[in-house]
Amino acid sequence: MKGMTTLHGLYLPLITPFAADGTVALDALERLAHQVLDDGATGLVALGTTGEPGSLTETEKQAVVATVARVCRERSAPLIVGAATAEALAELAATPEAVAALTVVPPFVRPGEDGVVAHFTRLAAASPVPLVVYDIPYRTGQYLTAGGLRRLAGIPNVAGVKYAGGGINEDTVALMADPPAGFAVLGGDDTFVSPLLALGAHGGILSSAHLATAQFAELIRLWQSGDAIRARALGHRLAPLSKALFAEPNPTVVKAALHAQGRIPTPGVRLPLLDAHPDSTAAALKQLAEVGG
Ligand SMILES: O=C(O)C1=N[C@H](C(=O)O)C[C@H](O)C1
Repeated sequence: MKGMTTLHGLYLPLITPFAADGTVALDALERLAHQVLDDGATGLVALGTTGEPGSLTETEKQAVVATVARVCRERSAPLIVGAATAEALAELAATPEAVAALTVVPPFVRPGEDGVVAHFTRLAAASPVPLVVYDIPYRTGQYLTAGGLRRLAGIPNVAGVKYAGGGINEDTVALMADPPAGFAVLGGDDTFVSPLLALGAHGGILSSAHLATAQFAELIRLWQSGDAIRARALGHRLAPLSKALFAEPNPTVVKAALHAQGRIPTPGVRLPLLDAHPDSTAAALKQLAEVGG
């Protein structure tokens, strides 16, 4: 079991680019990984929601993790890997670059907070890497209160939360008023990341930051250095970009924008996602131009 480090900064949950023949474009993935690190990302996430893991074969997932791990090794950058089962977590023992796993709250069953705590207790006890709880109730159907998140923070080998609660509410404020020691709160709702950072979050896992990477990295740096005036202004400029990039299911518009920039070979996503409408892509590129990305 690896030691716990407090995660912080900007983590890029990488898309999985596809070539014209529909295969995974590993060369483009590698280039993209280097670019976002060049532009100020702290670390990378392989197989987040943004990477469309549910539409990849086991062999493709292994190739994606190996590619992103190689970049992390070359760049001495931390890697987080999406892994939701005991089997997927056990496989991370073979990936020394992985500092943590992004482990989603069990979706669909709605087990209640006691069930979620028991689930994470069992997974964390056997995992070779610390877990980041992926809290995203609008996808899982399971809401977590501040009290529930505190119980999860108290489990050995749980390192933090990717907080995507769908906004800022009284539970967010209660959690951030007294954040559990050694428990990283990473924003995962792109449009709300600036207010979450203002409340004291340690960073973000942000698909939007494929575009305007340097500006998102700067946003985190400004909030953490206490420069609220500049941070607030930058946050207000970046939120419309995130909104435009999430106008259709993530990562369809992100991929279309990256393709328009010539950074990936196709804008393609796999079913059940559908490629972004050209109007959504145009709107996102317009917002990107406004933030100078
Ligand atoms: O892949 C991720 O991790 C992210 N997923 C969220 C989602 O698709 O809902 C968005 C976030 O930017 C990163």
